This record gives sequence, structure tokens and C-alpha cells, in this order.
Amino acid sequence: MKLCGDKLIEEERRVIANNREYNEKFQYANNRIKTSKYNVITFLPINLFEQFQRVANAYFLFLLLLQLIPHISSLSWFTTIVPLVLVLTITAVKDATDDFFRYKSDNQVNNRSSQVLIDGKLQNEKWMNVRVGDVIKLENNQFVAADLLLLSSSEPHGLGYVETAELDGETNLKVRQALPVTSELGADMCRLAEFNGEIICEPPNNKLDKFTGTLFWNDKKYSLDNEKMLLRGCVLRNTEWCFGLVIFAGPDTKLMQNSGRTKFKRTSIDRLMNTLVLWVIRLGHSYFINWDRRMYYIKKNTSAEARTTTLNEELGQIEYIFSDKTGTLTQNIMIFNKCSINGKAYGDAYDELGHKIEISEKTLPVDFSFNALADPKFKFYDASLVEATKLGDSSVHEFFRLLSLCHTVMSEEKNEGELVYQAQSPDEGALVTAARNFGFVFRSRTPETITVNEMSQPVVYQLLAILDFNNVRKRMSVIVRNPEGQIRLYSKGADTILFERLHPSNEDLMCVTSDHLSEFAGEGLRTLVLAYKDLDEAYFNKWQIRHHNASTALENRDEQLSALYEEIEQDLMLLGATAVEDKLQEGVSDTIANLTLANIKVWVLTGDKQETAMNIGYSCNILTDDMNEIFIVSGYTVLEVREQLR
Ligand SMILES: Nc1ncnc2c1ncn2[C@@H]1O[C@H](COP(=O)(O)OP(=O)(O)OP(=O)(O)O)[C@@H](O)[C@H]1O
Ligand SMILES: [Mg+2]
Repeated sequence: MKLCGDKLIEEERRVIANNREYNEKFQYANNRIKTSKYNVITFLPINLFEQFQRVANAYFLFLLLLQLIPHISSLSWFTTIVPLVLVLTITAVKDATDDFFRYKSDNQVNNRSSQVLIDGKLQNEKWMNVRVGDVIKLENNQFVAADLLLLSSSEPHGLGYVETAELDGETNLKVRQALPVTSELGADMCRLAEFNGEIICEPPNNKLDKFTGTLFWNDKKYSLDNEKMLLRGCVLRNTEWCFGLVIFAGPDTKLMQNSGRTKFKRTSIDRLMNTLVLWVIRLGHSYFINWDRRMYYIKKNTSAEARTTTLNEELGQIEYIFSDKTGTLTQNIMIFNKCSINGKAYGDAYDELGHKIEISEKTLPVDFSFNALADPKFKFYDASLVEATKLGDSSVHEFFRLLSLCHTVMSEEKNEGELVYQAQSPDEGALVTAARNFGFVFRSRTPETITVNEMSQPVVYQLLAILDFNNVRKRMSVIVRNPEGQIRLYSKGADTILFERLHPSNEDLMCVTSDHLSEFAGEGLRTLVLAYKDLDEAYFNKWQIRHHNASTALENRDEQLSALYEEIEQDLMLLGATAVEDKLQEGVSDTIANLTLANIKVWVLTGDKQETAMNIGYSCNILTDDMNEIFIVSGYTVLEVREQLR
């Protein structure tokens, strides 16, 4: 820790499990939260101070002072004081009630009960009394009390599922997994109470998807990342119980670090003239917005809601709308639609005479009844791909093998043969389901193995490494050892990225695949390229040691890892490409056409392939045919972009 002014700045956090005495030295925040701003004594001074920061209020106060001097004013002072006091009182009452509700909700949260391991026994404690370094137990459907390191759980391999809707709005379940060494502790209170690992990790911050730390225990060190953390605000799901170690509490949790200070939202007009009239008009406005039948959605029984009255008039001044693509313009429901394998494209439907036909509700999908484990909801219309699979075409097999191995999907098999996939990325869910139907069924995974049913034969692959996806890498890989002992790297990712990393011998295949990709993207499909590489035992063993060192490094961990990934993901052999459809949401193109009429400019952010993005742009009216010249900025650095914009 460093002293800055008279406040301690935390540079790294050290926590020893079950050791309150040691952890207390650092004076970490406890788990009490406070989002209310005032108390009974501070309310009047703070609220008045805030209110007089508004120009209009200050102006009227000044006016009032002048009117108190009879020599310069002909009006009597109460013509000003009455409206001023009225405005101040109404606002103060509203602020006070808002704050009272915040106070009540803080209180309710702080007093929730939680099971903490104290003196070798589970004891009930209030949330606000939970401290950093405590081991606590969570049960299914409970809110996570603080930012925890997952130690063990009721599920196999220390898995735990959480719903993060309160944090990031995503409703699909996320998987978390404890380290094998801690997941062995299970629910054994004695061993959990004896657990005295030390965690050294990053200081509190607001990054919801990142965590870097190291666990030191019994003279070994283990790398910790976000996949092992349960954050405050999440809800435990599909997991009977789990144990976690408190790393950040109360105001230090990522949830609270993100919420920022409660403050007034103010607009440009607000600062200029804040009068009683405006206040009444705004209130009226907000009722009109809430009552507007045309903004009422019957299916979900929701109407528009003006939450912040002071922002109403800004609605008429909106010039730009910034939108996300996947899940906002589109439904985020991914359907495996087409693919290209070893230079041959699959996915179109043909009639008896071999003519291509439009796929409609009436088109008969391919029959997957040969495969007992197939997902009945999956539909595909090109029978030749099933034929190729049945005939044992080796590149088709390798293609689907890759799809069944290279992903982060989890599978649940409650009853024999009833597979349910939990995918954090809906694209991966669609790809793994496709492989499943074509006879490469991803069955289960442990931290060290992946089991796949290949054309009805169970095959167990040893999982040697996962080179995970991020939006800079735009690719992910796995390294597995097959039952014959051969080590292979499987990779999937954006075409621009993987094409650069192919072995020179792939040139011809790359050209053909690239044509297919343009075709797919022209139809607005999301594409990924698949490739593999055989690895030499001796090289891989050395690489694995360097990988372990990098993943437990305390400094520059991310840089070291990405350099290692870059090194091994070279000279790949191309297998083909996949194309997944994500339909537009209902009414998107009409809405955008209306926004365009109002001269509002719509910006969309996406990581998709340029052609796919442009195609979606056309289909939802962001791009139109009368824009004769589309101007593409393709710089990679700030300088390049600035240069092109000139
Ligand atoms: N699970 C994955 N495995 C491998 N590559 C992926 C995976 N998900 C995405 N990619 C590749 O990385 C690129 C960037 O992904 P990113 O998530 O940043 O954008 P995106 O999800 O396509 O964008 P949008 O949210 O607009 O759909 C994608 O275009 C795709 O080519
Ligand atoms: Mg994505």
C-alpha cells in the first residue's frame, strides 16, 4: 500500500483465508454498503447546497436579496419568496423520499443473513459483518454476498453456475469452476476451516470481466482468474451449495465500484432555466410518456416509463443513437445455417432435379434419426453433408470433431441421452449442437478431459490447454491428446485472423473458402474459420511449462500469455468455415427508418466481419441503396484513422 495525501491507496491485495487477525492489518472495507446520501442532520444543509447550485435557484435568491432593499426594488419581497420556497420544498421532499428508499434498501441488504465459517462451525452472520478472508457458504438461488473466490461446490469438478443479470444484463447462465485443489475440500468443515491459502491479487476495481490473482498454498502457486470468481450481485443457480472465500467486500466489490456516486442528472437546459413552470411541464410530460398507448407493448404488458423527469426534453434533441448489434438489433438466437468443408459448400436445399430451392416452412429438413443423441430441434436442409459424414469423409469428420472439442460449452446430462448445453456464447452453442446432430456429440467435460461420442463411439480426449477467446485475439484454441497419443491444436476464429496464420500449403483451399465466406457474409451470416495443427511432443512439453509459468506470473500475465498463444497458433491447416444466422429483432428496420426520418444518426458497434455487418446494415435500413458511396475507414491506429477521415 502507498500513502497518498492521507488516504491509503491499495496497490495489491493480500488475503489469508480464515485469518481475521492478519487481514485486519490492512483495514479492508467490510461488507456494509451505503448508497444513501443524507442523514437527518446533514439533510438540510447538503440538500440546500445542492439546490442552490442550480443557476435558477441561485438567481432567485439573489433577486430576493435585492428586493429586501426597499431603495432599489418596487416589488415586495414575497412575490419572489413564495415561488422559491415552493420549488425548494417540493424538490427537497422528493430528494428526501428518494434517499429514504435508498436507506431502507441498504438496510435490508446489509441485514441479509449469510452462513460464515467461524471457529470451524457455520454461523449465521449479517451481510454487513462478513469480512475479507472469511469462508462463506451459499445455497442455490441465493444472492452472492461479496466478491468470492469459489473454493468448492456440490457439482462435479467444483463447477458452479451463476446468473449475472444484475451485473451485465445477460440472462444466460455463466459457469464458474473452482481450482481442483480447493474443490477437493468439498463440504468438509474441518478441512475448510484449516484452509490457510494466501491470495495476492489486484486491488478493487470496476472491471466485471477481469480478475488476476495468485493463490499460494502448501508451497505451490496457482493462477486465479475471473472464471473462479463469484461476484456480488450474481445469483447462484443449478448448484445446490458452494463455498467461497471473500476477496472484496462492500464498497470494494465490483458491483459497488461500478455504481458510482449517487448524483443528480442534469441537462443543459436545466442549468439555464429551472423554474416552477418548467418543473410542472416536465411532470406533465412524464405522465404523457407513461400513458402513451403507442409506446405500450401488449405482449410483455410494459409501457414506457419516464424514470428521470429532468431528462424528458432532451429526448427531442437526440442527434445520435449508439447501438450494439448482437442482441439489440438482432435476436441473439444463433442457428447453424451453412458451412464450407475442404473447399465444398454445404447448406443449400435442392429438389429432385438438382435445382436449388428456397428454404421455407414447408421444406423437409434432413432426417437425423440415425443418431439417437441428436437434438430434435436442430434443422438442416442439405442431405449431402449427412451423406459425407456417414461415408466417413475424413475432413468432414475432422471439421465436426473440432466443433465438438474447441469451445467452452458445458453439458448437463440429467437422464441418459438427454443432453442440455450451457453456452456462454450463443454462437458456440449453435456450433456444438450442429456437431452433435452430425454424429460428433459433445458429452461431458472435466478440467482435464473432454468426452465426445464420435459416430456412436465414446472417445475421451485429454484436454491439455485452452487458449481462450477475447475480442483482441478474435480466436480461441484447444490443445488435446487423442486416445492414440497424438497432440493436436484446434482453432476457430475470425477469417482475417486465421488466414494470416495458415501454413503456406493452404493457399488454394484458402481462396475457395474465402469465396464461400464472402457468399455467406453477403447473406448476413456470422462466419468463423476452423483450422488445426499437429504438435510435436517435445515442443509441446516445453511450451506447457512456459505456459504454466506465464499463467501464474504476477506481472504482465496477459502479455506473456498472449505471446505464447501467438507462438503456437502458427502454420495451421485449414479445415473450413461455419456460417450462423442471427435474425433481426421484430420491427427493427421500421424503427430505424423512422429514426432516420427524424434525422437521428444511428451508430452500430460490432466485432463481426465487415461484409456481414454491412449486409445487416442494409437489411435494417441503416444503410440504404441511395447512399451511393459508402465510405470505409479501415485504420488500425488513431493516427491512421485521423489521416483517412481528412
Ligand atoms: N467463441 C468464439 N471463438 C472463436 N472466435 C470467436 C468467438 N466469438 C467470436 N469470435 C470471433 O471474434 C470476432 C470478434 O468477436 P466479438 O465478440 O468481439 O464480436 P461479435 O460478437 O461478433 O460482435 P457483435 O456483438 O456485434 O456480434 C468475431 O467476429 C468472430 O470472428
Ligand atoms: Mg461475441
